[in-house]
Amino acid sequence: MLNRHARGFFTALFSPVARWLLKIGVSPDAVTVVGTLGVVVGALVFYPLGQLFWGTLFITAFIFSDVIDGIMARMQHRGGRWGNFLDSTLDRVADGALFAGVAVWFFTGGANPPIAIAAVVCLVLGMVVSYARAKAEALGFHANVGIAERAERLVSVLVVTGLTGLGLPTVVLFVTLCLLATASLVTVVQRIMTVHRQSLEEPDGTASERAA
Ligand SMILES: CCCCCCCC/C=C\CCCCCCCC(=O)OC[C@H](COP(=O)(O)OP(=O)(O)OC[C@H]1O[C@@H](n2ccc(N)nc2=O)[C@H](O)[C@@H]1O)OC(=O)CCCCCCC/C=C\CCCCCCCC
Ligand SMILES: O=P([O-])([O-])O[C@@H]1[C@@H](O)[C@H](O)[C@@H](O)[C@H](O)[C@@H]1O
Ligand SMILES: [Mg+2]
Ligand SMILES: [Mg+2]
Repeated sequence: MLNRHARGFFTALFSPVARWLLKIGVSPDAVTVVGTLGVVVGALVFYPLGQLFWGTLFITAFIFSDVIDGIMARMQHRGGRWGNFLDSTLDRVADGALFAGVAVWFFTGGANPPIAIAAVVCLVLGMVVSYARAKAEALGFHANVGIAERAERLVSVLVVTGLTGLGLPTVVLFVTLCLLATASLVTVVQRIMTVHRQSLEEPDGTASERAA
């Protein structure tokens, strides 16, 4: 949902940066890779050290690369299958690192296994949400539906984790992660149902012909 409603705003916000990066010879792929590395460092270095606030700021500085790389590609009138693949694949790396970093801290120094377990559940369900869409699209269906797409998952965990680093009671993060896990599960069901509905509308054979 955020993706659709906020895309215009963030495109306008980051287009000058995208244009400048292209001007100095940076490629969209480089932005995708460096942005992912930045998120991974923030999540797997700062968070396990208990630096939830500074880690969130560090991650946030890099996570918007996922917006910028596409803007750059469109400015170059690119946007091919390779970029699509790289962007989506590295999104999973960033998402996995983010929730893993939260889990590591709360399994260790943060001494709060319920939060750590909730973070792992969110990690797994988030991957299933994205895989369902990828598999659907590979079979000629669409499945970019659901109440917990990537932007929603990222905003919710980053804002609350960041605020937890500023002293917000940890129970808020636990409740947030439980709600996010529930929303992610609902999104998986939504995507399964939307693909099932399409499969009933398009008898087997047509979708596989398109996917072939
Ligand atoms: C005070 C306490 C600390 C709190 C600090 C602040 C916390 C953090 C707050 C917010 C940060 C979270 C932001 C989440 C970012 C979301 C990233 C995301 O999901 O982006 C989604 C899209 C981009 O999607 P995608 O990658 O699919 O599209 P692209 O445009 O990249 O196109 C892909 C195609 O491009 C081609 N291509 C790509 C790459 C490549 N290398 N080559 C290519 O060719 C190819 O064809 C690809 O197919 O982004 C959007 O859609 C924009 C919407 C993003 C939504 C952001 C939501 C943030 C909103 C509010 C934040 C609230 C903060 C409040 C803080 C208050 C704290 C109390
Ligand atoms: O919202 P979601 O389906 O979990 O995840 C999305 C992927 O399905 C999509 O392939 C990618 O381009 C988006 O950037 C986002 O990562
Ligand atoms: Mg992107
Ligand atoms: Mg992406």
